[in-house]
Amino acid sequence: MPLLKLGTRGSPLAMAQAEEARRLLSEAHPELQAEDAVELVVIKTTGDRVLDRPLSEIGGKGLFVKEIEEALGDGRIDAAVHSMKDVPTWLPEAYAIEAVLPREDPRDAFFSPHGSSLADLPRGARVGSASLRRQSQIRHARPDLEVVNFRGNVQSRLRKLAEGEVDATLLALAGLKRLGREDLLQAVLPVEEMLPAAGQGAIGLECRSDDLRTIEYVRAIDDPRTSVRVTAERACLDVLEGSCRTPIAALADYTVEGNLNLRALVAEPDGSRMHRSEHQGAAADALNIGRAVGGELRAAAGEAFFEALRDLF
Ligand SMILES: NCc1[nH]cc(CCC(=O)O)c1CC(=O)O
Repeated sequence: MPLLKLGTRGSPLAMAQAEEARRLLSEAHPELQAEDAVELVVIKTTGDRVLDRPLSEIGGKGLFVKEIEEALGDGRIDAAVHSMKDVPTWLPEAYAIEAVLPREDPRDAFFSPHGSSLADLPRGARVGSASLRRQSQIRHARPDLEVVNFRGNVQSRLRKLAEGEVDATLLALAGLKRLGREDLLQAVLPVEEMLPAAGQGAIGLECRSDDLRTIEYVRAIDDPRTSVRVTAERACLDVLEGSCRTPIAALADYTVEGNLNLRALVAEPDGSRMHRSEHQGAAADALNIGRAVGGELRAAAGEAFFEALRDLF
């Protein structure tokens, strides 16, 4: 009998993240060290099932989390392991993220036979990405590039690139590292060029709010430094009513003085206009820093921008 059942998607990346959660849990709790103490339960989500359409078309936020939350609700699992960037900012009251694991590098990696950044691409080159956040930043930096919707796992996206279907593509560096495929890494984009999604590179554990036994297990592996950064990023996203499927980017970092610095942007999907904001403050004010940056971006972009976003879903 397992002491703890962790729910996860079945993709290679999701499995690697769940294994990481299991490893940290067994390090933190002697009774979870036995081989069968923590069971991984694979759950298929809408995002895994529908592979032939852009994510933004299938609709709704939380494409990758709904079915997992249902399993949490009916007790098939005790905790769900998520990529924090796929977790909607609004969770049902019965559930909460109780731990965020130490963050992997949040930046995006760049792959192309033409060079190591967008600037190296020839005029009119084709860039494959399914993410509105990446698409809009690419279009803003290089209006001449053709951005094509491009889905699939790491291997299949790199294969399409090798076959010449596109001239370049972008992937989360964290995914590549967690899959143990850093050997494939070509170049990392500086955040000034490609700001990551809120929560990118962070893994979160979602529990039932009334399940104190699981919450106690899980809180022991929370990484407060990552938690604070992700709190600020998600507070910003929340004000902007955003998800990882909206053209919104947010990244919080610690300054050398130990302050929290949050950078974020919202972009028109066609890349025509982009608004940026940056605030700094004490780590204890993460939530307020996120709200301040989100509020500023909301005012700068204007309500029409958000109405257009709502129509996307
Ligand atoms: N949207 C899918 C998704 N969700 C999390 C990651 C990568 C891992 C992470 O950001 O933590 C990816 C793939 C990608 O964006 O390339």
